Amino acid sequence: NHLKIAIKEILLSTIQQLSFFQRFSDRFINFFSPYVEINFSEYEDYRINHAFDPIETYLGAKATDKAKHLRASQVRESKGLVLKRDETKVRDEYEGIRVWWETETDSIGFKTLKLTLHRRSRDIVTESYIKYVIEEGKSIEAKNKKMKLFTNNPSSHWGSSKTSLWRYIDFEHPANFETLAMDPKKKEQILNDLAAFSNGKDYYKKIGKAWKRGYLLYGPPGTGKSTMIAAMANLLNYSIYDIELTAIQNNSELKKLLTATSNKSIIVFEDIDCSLDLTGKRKKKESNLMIWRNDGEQGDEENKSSVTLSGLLNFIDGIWSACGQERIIVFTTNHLAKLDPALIRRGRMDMHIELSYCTFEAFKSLAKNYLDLDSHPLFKTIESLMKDTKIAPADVAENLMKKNREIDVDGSLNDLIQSLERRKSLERRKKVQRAQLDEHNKDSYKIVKAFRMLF
Ligand SMILES: Nc1ncnc2c1ncn2[C@@H]1O[C@H](COP(=O)(O)OP(=O)(O)OP(=O)(O)O)[C@@H](O)[C@H]1O
Ligand SMILES: [Mg+2]
Repeated sequence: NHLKIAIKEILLSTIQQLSFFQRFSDRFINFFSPYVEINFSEYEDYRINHAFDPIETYLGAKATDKAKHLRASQVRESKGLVLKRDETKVRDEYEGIRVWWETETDSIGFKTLKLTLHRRSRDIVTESYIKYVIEEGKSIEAKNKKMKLFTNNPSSHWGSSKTSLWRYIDFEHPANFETLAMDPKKKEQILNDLAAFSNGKDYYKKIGKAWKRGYLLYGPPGTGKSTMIAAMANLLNYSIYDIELTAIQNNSELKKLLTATSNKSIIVFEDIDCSLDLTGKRKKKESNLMIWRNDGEQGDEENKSSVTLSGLLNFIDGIWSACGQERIIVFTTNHLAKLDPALIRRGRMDMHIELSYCTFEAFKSLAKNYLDLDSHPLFKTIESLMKDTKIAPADVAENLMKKNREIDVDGSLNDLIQSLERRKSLERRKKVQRAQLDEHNKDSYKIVKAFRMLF
């Protein structure tokens, strides 16, 4: 037994000495080693390390052309395959320096990204390379991100988490600016504006303004307002937050909803003229410009189930600037004249975009999209009919839609011509009726005047 205990003690002390030597040799090597190591763990002190995901994305996308093991995924049905490197080691170069990345996974599955660099490149790595990697990773994430279409839940369903405020579906709308029929000059102007906005990070920072932009889309029904919002989202790869004002009880709920939206998004208030009926309420209560609920209910004084215009404006000008960046806000309306000037004054909405009835130019682009047609003898008739008839692009599109998936050019164009002629005769009849009514009113006025003079 004594011998056993003695052997155990000798073994223990040998192990201790060995580990001491190991530690000493590690330090010795580290001291003389020209390499430095920086670790990025997935979790740091039980909290998510926000640098981890973008770096992993960056490394994943890095050198896919050279890597031998690849992983493929398709994040959106409409998009192509995304290829990623599926190897644990990557070598990277940046401004003439060379670094090495290695992924390590611990026993419970948490990952750490180990960056090894030469001691002399330490400054450049810590000051600019890491920042560059994170930014690049974020922009790759944004490009591949699945777009979402959010709608607000009724406030009675809200829980304590931010996610309970909104429900969403994947956004897979095919709309794009190429197929959107409108004046080409106006379209180009909008595209330039959107491009300047999305690349304007430094500019907005320089001028000290929040990175946001407001668009007011107005025009009759079926002229492409909603389609344009979808096209904007597809162009910029932004998610859409479609705000249903009728489901919100008051300003603080609106504030809560809006602060829970994410960056790179379009916040949409559709048919703002229906949600906003300022005139009636304002007469009653000058100081508080109310937005009426869609159902026309004002609610009793205690239970104010309404959002005020000032609440909305505060958000656009004030709170908005403080919370979040890179957001587009869009209002749509069928009746520009009905909106309060405070809402649409310049500076609040950066761009007013009118979407109007179909012009012949717009028709030509629809004909190209729907029928693959550049010209046709019937175009002349259509052009002259369109000059004095109002028709929404949605109605033109309906006539040009392929019937039974067979392209019947003549049939479709004749359908459109008939529809235009019907509208033309209807408009003419209405004009005659209006003229008759005016004449009748004039006569009645004359009679009343004569009576007044008599008595
Ligand atoms: N300018 C356009 N170019 C191409 N297609 C259009 C255009 N305008 C309308 N359409 C077609 O008509 C349909 C309806 O258009 P959309 O919903 O965008 O109209 P809207 O202006 O939002 O109408 P509303 O005022 O009723 O909301 C769309 O699905 C689209 O296919
Ligand atoms: Mg619409």
